Amino acid sequence: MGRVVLGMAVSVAVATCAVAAVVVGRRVRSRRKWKKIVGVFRELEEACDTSVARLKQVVDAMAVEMHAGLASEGGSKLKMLLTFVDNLPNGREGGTFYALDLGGTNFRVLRVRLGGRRSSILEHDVERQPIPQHLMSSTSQDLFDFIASSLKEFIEREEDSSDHPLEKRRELGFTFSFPVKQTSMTKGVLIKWTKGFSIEDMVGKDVSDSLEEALMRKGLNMRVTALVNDTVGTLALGHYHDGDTVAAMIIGTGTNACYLERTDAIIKCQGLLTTSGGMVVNMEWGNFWSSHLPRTSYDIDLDADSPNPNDQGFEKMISGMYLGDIVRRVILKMFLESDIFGPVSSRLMTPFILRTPLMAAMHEDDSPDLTEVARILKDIIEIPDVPLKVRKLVVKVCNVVTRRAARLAAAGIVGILKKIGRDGSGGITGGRRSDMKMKRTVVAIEGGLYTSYLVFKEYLHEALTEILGEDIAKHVILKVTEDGSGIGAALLAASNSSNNVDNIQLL
Ligand SMILES: Nc1ncnc2c1ncn2[C@@H]1O[C@H](COP(=O)(O)OP(=O)(O)O)[C@@H](O)[C@H]1O
Ligand SMILES: O=P(O)(O)OC[C@H]1O[C@@H](O)[C@H](O)[C@@H](O)[C@@H]1O
Repeated sequence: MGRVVLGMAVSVAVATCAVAAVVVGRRVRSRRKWKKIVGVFRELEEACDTSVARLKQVVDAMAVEMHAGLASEGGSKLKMLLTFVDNLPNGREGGTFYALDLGGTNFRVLRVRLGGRRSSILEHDVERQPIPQHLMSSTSQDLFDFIASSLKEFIEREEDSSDHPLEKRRELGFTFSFPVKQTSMTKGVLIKWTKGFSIEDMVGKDVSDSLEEALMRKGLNMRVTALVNDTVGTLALGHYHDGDTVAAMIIGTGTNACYLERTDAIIKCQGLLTTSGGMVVNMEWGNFWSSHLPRTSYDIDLDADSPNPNDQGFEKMISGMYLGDIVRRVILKMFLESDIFGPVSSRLMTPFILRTPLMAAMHEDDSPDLTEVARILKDIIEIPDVPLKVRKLVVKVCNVVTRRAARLAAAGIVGILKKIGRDGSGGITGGRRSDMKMKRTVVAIEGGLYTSYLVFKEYLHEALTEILGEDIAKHVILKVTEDGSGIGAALLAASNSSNNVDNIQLL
């Protein structure tokens, strides 16, 4: 009997040791996997460093590249495009104008009624709709027929409500949020597509002609009296309401900026004369590049997978089309490195499946158990049951990617201010602290990333103050203009159409 009991005791002991070994082994493996995931995060954090010192290098690089882009064609990755907008709306514009606003995600049709007195936009109706994805890679005719049809329907609804006497010849402002080499205020050819567009037959074609041909096909007798980039429309509206507005930045699906430049600084266009002595320059800053930019392996891979590789390097680090995908790539690496969650889902391998608004929702999840993070990981990238401590790490990844983006955008803005001597220093040539009284400086801002992602906005403002210092930063005001790019285009159509003689001086 004793032997049996002993045998059982030994068996139990052996089994217990075996179980313990398995448990300990699992714990060791789990701890090792956790360490790997944390290692991926730490590496990301380090690679995304945006210290004030580094941001100031980016500021200087932006200002230098602006100079280079103005000095000669192709002198910089910054195209520094002429807009032929040399007089901004002065508030005396009157009448009803239409505008079309083609962005990277959304398309807007607007009707704006102007009262002819300063800052009196009597009314504006806007219809906004997402651009059908398939059109982004279809033909130019398909795209412009879609735009013309939308405008025709919008106008026909207006006729039904017929409280607006129909203009005999309707004039149109066209906001086109892509790089265009303009030959006048109303004409310009597409240089290249950016963001998610890739309609090959459109490159090199005149954008206004393409639109007017589509309008004719729809029986609409309308003329484009202003072809503008969305940053220029935003600047026009910003300046219409606040004369201290010197620049505009868009941070939506893509990103870009424009500003008021002196014609004598636009060296590549010798002899450029304007009534105001200045002209708005569309920087196309999404294409900015500098070795000081904190680029990671995720940025390199994203660029390789994008429709426009080796292009728009700055945009791909800071704008709405891309932030969510950077985070997805980091999560993917964590899973591959640790296989802690079993087989990787095919969705986690799919570019752009994690849209930035969803990434923002994870980042801003303030529930104690991060239930929104769990839901998005499960529903969007098909990874169920992610442990809470990993969900917390995912939120930290969102934070690092968003903080880098916002701080780089702030550095870009200060780069513009430095170029025009509004950053409190002596400008690019002076290089010494100027004792001049810092002028009130307004930058108009638009775009879903800034207006809908509070954390991004807060990080951007924080970085502006860190770079400029409190004393200077308090003179720099960022103002959001709702539907600015579209209304601004209508304003510019009005100012160009009425040929106002007494336009406001630019500088
Ligand atoms: N809540 C949000 N959080 C973060 N990003 C957002 C949010 N809403 C929109 N966005 C970003 O803004 C972009 C849309 O910007 P918007 O300026 O409205 O349109 P468009 O780029 O077509 O001009 C989206 O592509 C998305 O990346
Ligand atoms: O308004 P969106 O779609 O975010 O566009 C912002 C910028 O996106 C860039 O990709 C374009 O080259 C710019 O011209 C544009 O201004």
